[in-house]
Formats: sequence, structure tokens, C-alpha cells
Amino acid sequence: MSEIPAEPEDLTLGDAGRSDRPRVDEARAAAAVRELLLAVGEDPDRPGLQGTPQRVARAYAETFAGLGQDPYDVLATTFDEDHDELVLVKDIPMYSTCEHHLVPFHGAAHIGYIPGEDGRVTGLSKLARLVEVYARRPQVQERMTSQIADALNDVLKPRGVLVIIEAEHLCMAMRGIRKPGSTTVTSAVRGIFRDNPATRSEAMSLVLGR
Ligand SMILES: Nc1nc2c(ncn2[C@@H]2O[C@H](COP(=O)(O)OP(=O)(O)OP(=O)(O)O)[C@@H](O)[C@H]2O)c(=O)[nH]1
Ligand SMILES: [Zn+2]
Repeated sequence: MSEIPAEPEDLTLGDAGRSDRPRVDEARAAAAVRELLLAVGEDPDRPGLQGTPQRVARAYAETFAGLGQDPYDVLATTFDEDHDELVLVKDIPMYSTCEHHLVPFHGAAHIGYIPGEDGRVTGLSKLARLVEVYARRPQVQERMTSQIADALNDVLKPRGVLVIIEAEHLCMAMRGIRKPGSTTVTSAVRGIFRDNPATRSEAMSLVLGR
């Protein structure tokens, strides 16, 4: 088992969402929630709401914990394995927050890759951890899908990466256009999955079961 440095020299920083931010400021979030309750005409001092600003602040700290986490730390441990075929983790449950309305979008992420010539792979759980880091931020589904693919591409140097996310956006279900039940599917393909349509459609059909 060989470890690579957390920051390989040729790492592409770009839009990969790397982070060294501090944790969520809960006192500030609580003050803002109190203000929000006043703005909607509520009484933040009535018994049922007295603990709400602090409670919401704690919930936000959890919901946005990914802002203070570096996705590349998750992938710091890799190992070499003599495997040059598809590795696919399907149906990783995912809860994120739409950055336009700050309400959830949720569904599942599917991540597949074909290791590169050096056979570098990562622990299967790390793929789910990577989803968590990017999901626990104000997000747009397309960006999150690409960020996961780019981080894996940078660190594992695989022959190809395929990321598919299927999600329902509550901003389309509970408000606005009010269409519960619609699913948004996004994909990001890199390497052989981008270059070779047959390889891509084979992996896609494994993921989507059709
Ligand atoms: N492409 C994309 N759009 C998103 C995502 N999450 C939310 N949106 C959309 O962002 C758009 C924001 O549109 P605006 O017109 O600025 O906001 P709005 O008036 O609240 O729009 P409505 O939701 O149509 O009521 C909406 O169409 C949302 O459906 C996402 O992950 N990806
Ligand atoms: Zn939204």
C-alpha cells in the first residue's frame, strides 16, 4: 500500500472547490435566523421558537460542513491495485442545498472509474465521502457533478471517470413551479468515457439499469 501526498504537484486547483475555510459561525447564523423569523412576522421569543435560532444554526453548520473540508483530503489515501476494469459505486444517497433558494435537493450519486496505467484506486467509502464534502455546500447540481469527476480525475489519474447524479429539487417541488416527482439527471464524463461512446453507454446502462 503506497500513500500519495495530499497535494500532488500537478493538482489542478481551478474550480475543484478546494477549501481552507473556517467552520460555520453559529452565533452569526443564529442572529440571522432570529432576524428572518422577525421578517416573516413571527415572534422569535414565543416559547416554541426560543431555541430555534441556535438549533437552525447547528443544522446549518452540519448542512454546510463541506465548506470547511478539502475534498482532496478525502482522497489523500490511495493504493495501487492490479485492476484495470470498471469500478462502480451506485446509489450513494445524497442531500445537498440548492444555492438559489437554500432548500434541499436530494437523490443519489453514481460514480464509476477505470483505473489508470499505474492502477491507482481509492477506498470505496472515499467515493461516498467525496460526495458528502461537495454536497454539504450551497450547490448547483451540474457543478457538484463536475467537481466530483474532476477531483477523482486529478488524484487517481484514471483512464476515465463517470459521475451521474439523479436528484429531486425541493425548490421545484414545494414552491415555484410546484412539480414534485421530477428528477434532474446530470453527468460528468472524463477520459475514455468522454472519448469512447461505446464505453460510456455501457457504463451508463450499468448505472441507470437500462
Ligand atoms: N441548472 C440548475 N438550476 C437550478 C438548480 N437548482 C435550482 N435551479 C434553478 O435556478 C433557477 C433560479 O431562477 P430564478 O428565476 O432566479 O429564481 P425564481 O424566481 O425563484 O425561479 P422559480 O424557481 O422558477 O420560481 C430556477 O429555475 C431553479 O429551478 C441546479 O442545481 N441546476
Ligand atoms: Zn432552488
